[in-house]
Amino acid sequence: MSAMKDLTATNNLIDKGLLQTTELYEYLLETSVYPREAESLKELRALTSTHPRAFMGTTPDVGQLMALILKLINAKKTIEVGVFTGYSLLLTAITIPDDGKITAIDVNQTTYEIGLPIIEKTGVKHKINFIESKALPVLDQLLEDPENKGTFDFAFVDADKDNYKNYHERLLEFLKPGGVVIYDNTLWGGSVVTPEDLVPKSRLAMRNAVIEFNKYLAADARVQISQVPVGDGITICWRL
Ligand SMILES: C[S@@+](CC[C@H](N)C(=O)[O-])C[C@H]1O[C@@H](n2cnc3c(N)ncnc32)[C@H](O)[C@@H]1O
Ligand SMILES: O=c1cc(-c2ccc(O)cc2)oc2c(O)c(O)ccc12
Repeated sequence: MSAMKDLTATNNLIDKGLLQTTELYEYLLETSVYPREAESLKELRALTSTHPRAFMGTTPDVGQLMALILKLINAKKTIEVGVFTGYSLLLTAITIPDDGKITAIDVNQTTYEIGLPIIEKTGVKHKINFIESKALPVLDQLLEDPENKGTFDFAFVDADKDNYKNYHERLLEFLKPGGVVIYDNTLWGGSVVTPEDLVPKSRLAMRNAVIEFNKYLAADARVQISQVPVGDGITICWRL
């Protein structure tokens, strides 16, 4: 992608950054992230940029940290909840080994199909099992199979924030000790510190759910955690 196109992409991302200045976020992206971002991921970002809900796509700085963690733990068997057009899914698929597997769940197959041609062209489709459904019943069904219990290396959750606690309880059963689950949007646009009366009504329920979830994770002795102010805030949990 040309430098000009990268700048356009940056403009689409600046609302999501929690850094103090747009310039600093642009510096970080242009210095450390874009130069190392795979062409297929750039292409998927460009394709997604005209979608009315492009703001929901995982940002490349979050993706870069995810890829680092996937490599550090040698992740092979993973779960993703919340696929949208597939940025985090493609990133996971190109990062894990050729015989790795991703169970990817989203209520909306149409958005997954936007990115699917790029996933296919990149040659990583064989690693993906996409399931169109609400995530909770699928997770419960998968947990009925003893082969799924304690056998996953990694999970990424980027869906309905009011279910994060429910996802966490299930995902801890999927993860091996030493496995990692990452939750996206745990600073929810900074609104976790906005006084309740100033939060738009449409965002209040999710904001309150994120606040509750953050308290719940902080008290969960089953995981070691770090909340990182990258993108919209992520919380990395290492299963003890
Ligand atoms: C923020 S987007 C995911 C972004 C994605 N990780 C990426 O890299 O672009 C959230 C996704 O969660 C999905 N979603 C919302 N509620 C869900 C649920 N209950 N179960 C599964 N998926 C859900 C939406 O359809 C949407 O595609
Ligand atoms: O603005 C959003 C909204 C969501 C969202 C809302 C409701 C759902 O059931 C799922 C997702 O997710 C977002 C997101 O993950 C993001 O990174 C930015 C904005 C939003």
